Formats: sequence, C-alpha cells, structure tokens
Amino acid sequence: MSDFSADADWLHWHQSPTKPGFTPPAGAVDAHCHVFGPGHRFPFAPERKYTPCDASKEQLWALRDHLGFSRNVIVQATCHGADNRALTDALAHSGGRARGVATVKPDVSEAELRALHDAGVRGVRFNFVKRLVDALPFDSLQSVAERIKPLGWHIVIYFEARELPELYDFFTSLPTTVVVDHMGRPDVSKPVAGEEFQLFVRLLREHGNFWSKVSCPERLSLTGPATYDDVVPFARHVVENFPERVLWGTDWPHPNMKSHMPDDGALVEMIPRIAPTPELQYKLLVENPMALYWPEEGEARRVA
Ligand SMILES: O=C(O)c1cc(C(=O)O)oc(=O)c1
Repeated sequence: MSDFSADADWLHWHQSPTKPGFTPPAGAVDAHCHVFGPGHRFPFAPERKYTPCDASKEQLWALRDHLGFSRNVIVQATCHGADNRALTDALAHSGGRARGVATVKPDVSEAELRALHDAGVRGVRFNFVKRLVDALPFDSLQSVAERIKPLGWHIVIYFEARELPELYDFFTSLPTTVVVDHMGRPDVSKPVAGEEFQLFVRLLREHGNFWSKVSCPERLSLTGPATYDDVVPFARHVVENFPERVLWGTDWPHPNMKSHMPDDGALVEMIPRIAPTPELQYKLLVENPMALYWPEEGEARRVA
C-alpha cells in the first residue's frame, strides 16, 4: 500500500502491452524510463508537481523482458526531486543491467556524487519544463555541470521547443555531452523544415556534443495512438542525419499522459519507421547507448 494517492486524473500504464512484431537487436537498451516509489519506501518529493501511482523496478524489468530489451537507463523523475534513492535502489537490483541519470542540487557533496557514480549513475538531468519543476538559475546549473564533468558524466536536458531560442546559448555553453529528451518536444503541426524544428536540428548539426532521444511519440502526436504518423518524419530526420547521436526509450510508465496511455509494444513497433535499416537500428538501440552508459564494455571488447 502506498502512503500517497495518485492524482485524480492519473492514468495507469498499459496493463497488457502487445508483443512487438519488431524484434530489437540483441543487447538493446531502453534508454529512457522511470521508476516511481514505491511511495512507502521512497517518498515522493514535497516540491513535486504531480503524484503518480507506484511503478516498481520489478515491473520495469518485466516490461524490458516482454519487449525484448536487455538493459535500461532509468531517468530520475521530477516527482522524486533530488532524492535519488528509488533510482539507486533500482540500479542496485538490476544485476548491472541498468544505469541512471540523477537530479542533484548545486550543493551536492563530492562524496554523494561518488556514491551516485558507484551506484551506476552516469548523468544529471536539467529540467526546464515549467509544469514539472521550478528551474534552477543558469549559474547554479553551470556549477553542477562543472562538478559532474570530472566524473565523465553527461547532462540530460528537457524543454519545450518554443523555449529553445532563449535557452540556446546556455545549452551550448555546457561543457559535457548533452542529451536532449524527446527531441526537444517539437510542435509536430509545424513542418520538419520549418524554423522551429530547424533550430533544434542546427543545435545538433553545429554542436557535436549534442545527442537526442527520439522518444515519446505519444506525447508529441496530435493524430493519436493508432500510428503516431505525424511524429515519424521528425524522429526519422534526426536518426538519419545524426545516426551516431540518437537514443530511444519507452518513457515507461509515461507520467502525466492525459489523452491516452500508449501500448509499449506499439511504441517498439514504430522503431523501424524511424530507423529504417538494421544498421540504424543497431546504432540507436545498442551502439550509442552502450557508448554513453557502458563505455567500459566497448573498451573491454577493443582490448580483447
Ligand atoms: O512530460 C512529462 O510529463 C515527463 C515527466 C517526467 C518527469 O517527471 O521526470 O519525465 C519525462 O520524461 C516526461
């Protein structure tokens, strides 16, 4: 029993996702997913903007296996604030098959950063989506960036496309690899070749340290769950132009979805539409996430 009640309009994740017809390549990584609570062990943060239902590590592993994936990258959800205990507990019980992206405050100690690293954290998340967080000032975030850089971590950023012009200079000043969540949330009613999305493309083209997750068609689509057709050209454009710097994730358990809850199997089924060749699929699902989250395994293969 949780100590928390989920928001009244909270949608529970899909209870019986289909088995996808597309089989991910061996070793595939779901590079964006979350765990919530359970609230009685890992309380949600007082400053949270939403209260979810519990979504446990065991349920995440079951989904991973059902979808044919091998590993997960668990991203600290905003409902847990900078308390990373649910995340590190999941990493500790993953048998080495999960790595994490944490949220930290500017006054985080060296010892805390080291402990997060030892737990399997390889990045921090900076969130600029106003319905989710009260964003920290740029100078605080810069100081976090400088603190995590020596650990070899990267920064994950989440923002809305319409905010990119004012965030652009701050983003390009960041000193590490930077991974953009959900393609920077484009307005897919606008053209791929239009000004708004092309600013995001320019960010990737002119700054080789920027990567993008081609995730969350369910959040971006205006046509809805049947096919998410309107999101495909955006994701495919990014995959085809920046094949070495893209990641894919389910976003399970899909916090704050209001229109519908996606079938995770259908999300996997979309992968060949955005990464049409086996080579692109391998980079997206295996090579790129392994380079970012398990680089030592690539090293070991090269040395052997
Ligand atoms: O769009 C969202 O509501 C959302 C929320 C969170 C979070 O609360 O961390 O993470 C995501 O990737 C997406």
